[in-house]
This record gives sequence, structure tokens and C-alpha cells, in this order.
Amino acid sequence: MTNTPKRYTVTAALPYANGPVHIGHLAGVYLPADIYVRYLRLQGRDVKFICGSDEHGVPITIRAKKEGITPQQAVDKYHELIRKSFQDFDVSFDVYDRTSSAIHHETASDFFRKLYTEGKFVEQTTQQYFDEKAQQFLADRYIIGTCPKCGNDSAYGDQCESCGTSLNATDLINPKSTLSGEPPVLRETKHWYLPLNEYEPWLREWIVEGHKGDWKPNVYGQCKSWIDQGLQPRAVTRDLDWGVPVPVEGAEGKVLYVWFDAPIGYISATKALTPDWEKYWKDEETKLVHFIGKDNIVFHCIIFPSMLKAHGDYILPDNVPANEFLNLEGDKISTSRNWAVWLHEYLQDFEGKSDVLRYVLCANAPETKDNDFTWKDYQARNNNELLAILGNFINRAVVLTQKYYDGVVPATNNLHDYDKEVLEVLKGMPMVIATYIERYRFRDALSELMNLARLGNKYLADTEPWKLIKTDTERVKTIMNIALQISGSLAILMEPFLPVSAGKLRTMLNMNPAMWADTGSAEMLPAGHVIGKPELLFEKVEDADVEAQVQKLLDTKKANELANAVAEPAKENITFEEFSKIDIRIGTILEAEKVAKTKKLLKLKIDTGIDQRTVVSGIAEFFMPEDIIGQQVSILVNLAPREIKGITSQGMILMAENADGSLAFVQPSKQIVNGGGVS
Ligand SMILES: Nc1ncnc2c1ncn2[C@@H]1O[C@H](COP(=O)(O)OP(=O)(O)OP(=O)(O)O)[C@@H](O)[C@H]1O
Ligand SMILES: [Zn+2]
Repeated sequence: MTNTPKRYTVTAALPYANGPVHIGHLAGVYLPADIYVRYLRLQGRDVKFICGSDEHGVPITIRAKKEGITPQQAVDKYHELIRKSFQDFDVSFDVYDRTSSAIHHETASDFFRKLYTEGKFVEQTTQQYFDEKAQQFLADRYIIGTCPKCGNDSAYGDQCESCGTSLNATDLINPKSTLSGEPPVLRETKHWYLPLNEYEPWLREWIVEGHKGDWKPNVYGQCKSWIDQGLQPRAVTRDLDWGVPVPVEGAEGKVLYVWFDAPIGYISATKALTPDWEKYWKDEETKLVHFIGKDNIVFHCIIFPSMLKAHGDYILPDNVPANEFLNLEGDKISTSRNWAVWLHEYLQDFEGKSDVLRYVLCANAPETKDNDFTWKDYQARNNNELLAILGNFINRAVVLTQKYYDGVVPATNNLHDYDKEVLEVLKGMPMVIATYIERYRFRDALSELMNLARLGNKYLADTEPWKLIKTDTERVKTIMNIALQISGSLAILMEPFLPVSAGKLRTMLNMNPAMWADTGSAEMLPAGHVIGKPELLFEKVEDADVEAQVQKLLDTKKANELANAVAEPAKENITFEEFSKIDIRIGTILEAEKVAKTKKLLKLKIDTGIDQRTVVSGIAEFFMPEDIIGQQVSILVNLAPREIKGITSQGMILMAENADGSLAFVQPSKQIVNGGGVS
């Protein structure tokens, strides 16, 4: 599509309703989509921004089972959490719907029925894995095994998350049911398949030949490799009781595969938004763009387009600008490992700072390769870029205008070459930024925006109006006028990236509503216009703020280590006679002191009931001597005495060790007389 399209349908991947939104989702999908849409609106284009929760599929049924609630209750909880956090983050969806809605069930059913009636599916009875204990077919994530491609031993029945290969359950080596842990048996069942192999020549022409130039290399490359490997028919139904029922007689107990119904969710959400929905999906003059992360490429570039093609009434995506992945502090973001910065928590911890997160995630977006988010980088980008460059420039321009002219925009006079150069750059900037945005290069676009603020700072630093005001007041008028022109343009150009700050700046400058096309010209803030009072756009992020976040992550790491700790294998068997030789008694600590010049050792005096004896114990890192006096402990009393740091240790205190190496006393659960035997 080269000419300006008549309208746009922009979709953002439907977030899966089994966890909250994290920064990876934002950087990969929702932020670039929101920047794009906000920009289009400023261009006056007709655009609908579509999203909603993806609420079907096996992981939701597994979570519901685990929590003892129904799948509907599970998705209700996360749908609301996700919807609210997007809203609080100012993601400007025109509609945020959900796939458990009636309108979606109806739309997805109709879609399936049309393809079914027109003979677009292949019906096949095959052997599928069945869990005899749970009396259930094992779709997708109900089955794990070893990936035949990469050897990952926890690949799912539909996909290996390690190498990204899409799988059939029967491809897995050593398959196991995730319900019972048992190896499954094979049972006959009937399903409907979309014969992707038949769409291969068309896909080759449409993508491999047609989109070589305009799709991102990572997206194009993945598609080409899929097509080159040869496509197989793909089942679009599942034996499951949660989802859109297959609307065909004899298909009781079967639902549509989640990846069949989810993308149709974009269409149903548009239906929920407007009775005019058809022109956003069926008119060739509409430009359809899907924003997704890299693991969704095959579904949006191969499977969904084949479905749309089979249906025949719908347009195809013009582009699918998928991003790579964002990692967190060097580790893959993971919902199940709680390794994430959760959006709703961020918004609580950093109230009023949604733009800072938007800035950092866009400046560091994984557009061409995986990238890493670190709190140090977050702090540096806020303090050294947003605050020091953008915030500082705006503040100078507004404060000086208030000081010299009581907020009235002065007129220019007699332009110097330098002024003309700066105005020339300003005039060209909207086009430069727009071109990057239209090519889905949001990092470059943001970097140009910051260059404009840098230019403004440099202009003021070079011309030094604060000195000239004493000698050349006419010159200062020109300088301040130009600084304000830059500020006014920034207020509009930054809106897609930093909507909250852009709003504040527009208020500060007392601006009339303006569009992208108005920027770069002196008409925005004409001489005589009165601006408002200065207000700080950004504030410093302190060390303590980011240290608290890093600590939160360290705590998560520790909790994960404890949860994943694997017990050491048991030692060799011993006989009862051997065990009987061991004499363990309950005793009480009478005295405790640190052993001089050591870090780990405490010297204890213990009442063992038999005697009072000295024991040297390596527990000083975990206990303060004064805290343990009076505690009952278990002591091995017939261990041969040993010399430790010049002290004779007569026995050993029994300690239990945690996964992180910390120690606890092995103590009786109620008071026991000293000397009481342990057996
Ligand atoms: N770390 C990430 N970086 C970039 N994009 C991501 C990241 N994690 C998920 N996405 C994208 O966000 C969109 C929504 O993700 P979805 O709700 O399907 O969760 P997911 O991929 O299962 O992630 P998670 O397992 O972390 O919840 C998808 O398009 C996905 O590709
Ligand atoms: Zn694999």
C-alpha cells in the first residue's frame, strides 16, 4: 500500500488471560501499537485500535483446576486486571473486548461454519493421546515431552517454547500427561484440519515474493523458513470443554483450537465497537496492521491469513511488525517464575510516571533483536535524557518567557543564519519522525524527537539569552520565539510517545488543539499568545527507588531457588544396629560466645542431662550468641572429641539446612527433659 489508505485497522495481540501484563508485553506489542495509532490520529486518519483478552485454551483450564475455580472465574479475574492496567497506562484502544463474550462465540462459530460448509477443512480421524486416569484427551499443554528438534525435555503438545517449533503432540519423545504424570495411551478421535499445504503456493507469492521489501527482516525470515520447510494440515479443533464449541453435528465435547478462535477475536471486538465494522475488515482500501511479539508470527502471517483467504470476505494484513523479546536484568521474562516487572505494580510504585516507562521501553525496544531491561538503565534514561534534555529545555523556555515577557510570546525580528538553520531543522522534523513511525521504526523516531530537544538546549546554550537580556533585548525576543516554536512542536510530536507529558506541556503552553501537520510552523504559538506557568515535566529517579526494585527481583530469585530446590539423593542404607550406635540427646544451651578470629564458629556450653560440656559449632553466621541461650537443641553426644581452634569440642549440635544454605536447630516440638534420647 503506497498511497495513503482510506482507513486503518490496527490490532495488538490479544493478551492471554492467565496473568497480568508485564514490561515485555508492553515493549513487544502494546507500546509500539499505541505510538503508531496515536500518530495516525494526529495525522487525522481514520483508525480503529483493536484488542481484548484471549480467554480460551488449555493453560486457562489448568490454572482454574489448580486454583479450584471455574475457567470463567479465572478469566474474569485476569481480564479485569489486564483491562484496568492498560487503561491506567493510557494505551488508547478503541475497544478492549474478550473472547468469552457472546459476540465472539457467534463470530467464531459463523467463521468456522462457513469454512466447514464450503468444504475448506479436511476431516480426519486420528489417534490422539488420552489420559486413562483423568479420562480426558490431552490437548496442547496437557501433554509434555522431549522436543524432537532441540531436545528440550519440557516441550508442550503444540509448541516447544525453547526453539519455537510448532509441534503435534505425537511428535514428542517420551510424552507424559500433565494431569496425572502418566504416559498417555492413543485413542481415536475426529478433528477438522485446515490444509495449509494447499495454501503454500499462494503464501509464497503473497509473502516470499510480495513482502520481501516491506516486512521486517525477522518477520519475513521466519515466514520464509516456514514456507520453505513445507506446510502441513493443521488441526483447528480440540477435545476440550472450554472454548467455542465446534458448531457441527457430531462434534460434542470439542471446541475450536484457541489459535483458530483468538485472531477472529480482532473481528468480533471490532463488531462490538461499531456497527460500521465491515469496512474495517472487508474493504481493500483499509490497511490492516497486526502488532505482535515474535512467538506469534506464524499464527498472524501464515495461519490466520490462510483462514481469511479460505473465508474469502476479508482483507489481509498489510504488515505484521513483530518485535523480538525483552528480557529483564539478563533473564527471560516469565509469568510462572514471577520474573517480570508487572505493569500494575509499576504504576503503584511509580505513581504518575507512566511516561518514563514508555520512554525507556521505546528507547530500548527489541525491534531487531532481543534486548534487556535493567533498572540502572531506567534510572539513567530518566535522569540523563528525559530530565536533563527534554525537561530541562522546556523548563528554560517557559521560565525565561515568563520572566522576560510575563508569558507573552515575543515576535521575531532580523533572523541570523543560525536561527534559520534551527528553524529549517524544526520544519523538517515532523516528516523525519513520521517516516520512521510509518516504517515501524519507533526507536529511531523517538531518538529524532530527543534530537529536537537537544537542538533546543544547544540553541539556548549557544545564544545565551540570559546574558543578552542586558545588552540586546531585540535579539532575545527572536531567540525566545524560536525556543517556544520548538517547544510547541515538541508538545505535538511527543504525544504518541509520552502522552501524559505532552498533555501537561500543551496546558503549560496554553495551546489550541493541533495536528501533526501544524508542527514545525510558527503558527502554533503566534506572537502575542500568552503561555501558562512553568511546571516540571519530569523528576529525578533516586537511587533508593531503583534499589527497592532490584531488591524485589532478588527476593523473587531467592523464592524461586527455594521453591525449586532439589533434595540430595539418600545415602547408602545402614542397619538398625549401626543406627543404634548413634546417641542423640536433647540439651539446653547455657552459654554461647563467638570464637575469636573466626567468622563461623560459636563456642557453646550445653547441659546434656549427662553433663555440661563444650561444643564448637559452625553457626555464627546465622545466630547471635545472646539470642540462643536457653534454646533446646539436639546433640550427638558420643561423637569422638575434636580439637577446633584450640578448643576441645565434645559432640555436635544437629542443624537442618535450607536451600539457600541458612541453618535452623533441630528442636523438640515441646519442652523435653535434658538428656532425653532421640530415636
Ligand atoms: N518478553 C516479551 N517481549 C516482547 N514481547 C512479548 C514478551 N512476552 C510476551 N510478548 C508478546 O506479548 C503478546 C501477548 O503475550 P501473551 O499474553 O500471549 O503472553 P505470553 O507470550 O504467553 O507471555 P508470558 O508467558 O510472559 O505471559 C504476544 O504477542 C507475545 O509475543
Ligand atoms: Zn524445541
